[in-house]
Amino acid sequence: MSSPIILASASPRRKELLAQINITPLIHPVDLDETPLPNEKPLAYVQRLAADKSALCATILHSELPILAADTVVILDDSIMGKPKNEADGIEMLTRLSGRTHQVYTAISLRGSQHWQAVSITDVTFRRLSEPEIRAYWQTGEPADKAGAYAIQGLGCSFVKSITGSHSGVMGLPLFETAELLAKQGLHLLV
Ligand SMILES: Cc1cn([C@H]2C[C@H](O)[C@@H](COP(=O)(O)OP(=O)(O)OP(=O)(O)O)O2)c(=O)[nH]c1=O
Repeated sequence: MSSPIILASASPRRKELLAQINITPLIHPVDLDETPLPNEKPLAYVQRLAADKSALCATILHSELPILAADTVVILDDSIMGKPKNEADGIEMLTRLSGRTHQVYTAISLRGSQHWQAVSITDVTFRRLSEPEIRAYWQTGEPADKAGAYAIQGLGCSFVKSITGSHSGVMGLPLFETAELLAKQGLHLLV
């Protein structure tokens, strides 16, 4: 399927994941303020951001094509970890994740003939990480643009003892849920 949809995202992972299901979207990233609202719960936050990204893209483009957007956060003890602001922030995130189980929430929003949404929630358990290891991992550059300061698809996989849920969801676009929403819009992957 060539360009049947617009992907409102700058994430190379989301583009690669769509390629896995044979979709080559048009890419149109949008820039939003990602500050949580006062007392906003993680689930409400991630759904709001995905919906706002597709809505902003629709407002800018006025396109006939369906628009897909997503948002991914790491949740530990009810607190939201987005992308690290700097080295100290990234190191603190990885130190908190060490030896514990966290959740990765990815919300998706598809605006076509209607607005459809879905959320994928995955449990990820990290082994214990040493301080030198965390510092060396930060230096690789991999954590800088990833929620929770790690990439399951990269070197970060060596921290992951177990995962229950969606691997593609942790990477930023849950493909099972994405295929379901695309089918609702009449875009079937096979038949
Ligand atoms: C936990 C985890 C996150 N990530 C990435 C997915 C997302 O790109 C990023 C979370 O940031 P997001 O704000 O969800 O997305 P983004 O800023 O990268 O892209 P856009 O808003 O334009 O769509 O973290 C991984 O690649 N691997 C992982 O293991």
